[in-house]
Amino acid sequence: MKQPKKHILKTTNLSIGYTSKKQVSVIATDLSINLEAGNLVCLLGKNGIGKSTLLRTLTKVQPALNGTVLIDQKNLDNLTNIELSKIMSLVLTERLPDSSLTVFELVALGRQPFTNWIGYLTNKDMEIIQMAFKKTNTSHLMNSKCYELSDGQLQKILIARALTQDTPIIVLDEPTAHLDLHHTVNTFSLLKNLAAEFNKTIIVSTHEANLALQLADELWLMSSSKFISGKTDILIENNELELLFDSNLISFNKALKQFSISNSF
Ligand SMILES: Nc1ncnc2c1ncn2[C@@H]1O[C@H](COP(=O)(O)OP(=O)(O)OP(=O)(O)O)[C@@H](O)[C@H]1O
Repeated sequence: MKQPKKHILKTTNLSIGYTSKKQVSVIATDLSINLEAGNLVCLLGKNGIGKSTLLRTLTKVQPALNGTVLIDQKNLDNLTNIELSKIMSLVLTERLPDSSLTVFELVALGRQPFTNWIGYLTNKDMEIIQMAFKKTNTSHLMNSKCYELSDGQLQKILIARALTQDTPIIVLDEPTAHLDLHHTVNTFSLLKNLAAEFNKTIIVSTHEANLALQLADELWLMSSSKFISGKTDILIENNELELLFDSNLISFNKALKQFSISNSF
């Protein structure tokens, strides 16, 4: 009998935003997520809508304003950083602080949650590191200094580092922001493959809506009026994609499952 899939991420009454001494800025409320393991999820929404804020909240980089996040049935608030680093890896787009680390050293740092206090790499660690370089097609960069990398190369190296962390969940904030079309498609197909073949749960924020529609098992759609999460085909069927953009400018073609410039433009 087929086993029911496990829910790896669940939120209840989640509100996200920022608190300062003067005020609370609420970015989104009532975010309801119920995600099964082994899915590629794309988080879509306009600039400034709150995608990074949501990803930072789900990865405990910033606190939720309200509500709960369960990761693998454990409350995120109760997980220590070391416990969390064995469950989730995070790929951000910001440039790294200046350092003379080599690419190999940066990628090897992904093993940190598993190595002993002097960071000794076992044969198994080395195998995982080599595999991460191979999967991301970046072995030729291994001996370069990190500061020598282009933005696109750095992006791939940060994905390689997340792969060496070997976590069941990988969260990526706009991982293809600096990549050309070839490398964008290549990155998405790598992420799809990691979800399908290795049962990893991959959560990606992106502006590549048409690619997301073709590849994502699940979409999270953020707009100023609501947040919807669900299977890509069901959201398409229920005409939910239209909420993403102003229809005078960009319309959704249900038959093609793609966005295109509106005729009225
Ligand atoms: N540290 C902060 N303090 C207060 N408000 C912030 C902070 N960081 C971001 N914001 C605000 O939160 C809102 C959501 O920003 P966020 O970066 O999450 O959007 P986004 O959907 O990821 O945007 P983009 O697609 O442009 O990257 C924006 O209005 C932004 O100005």
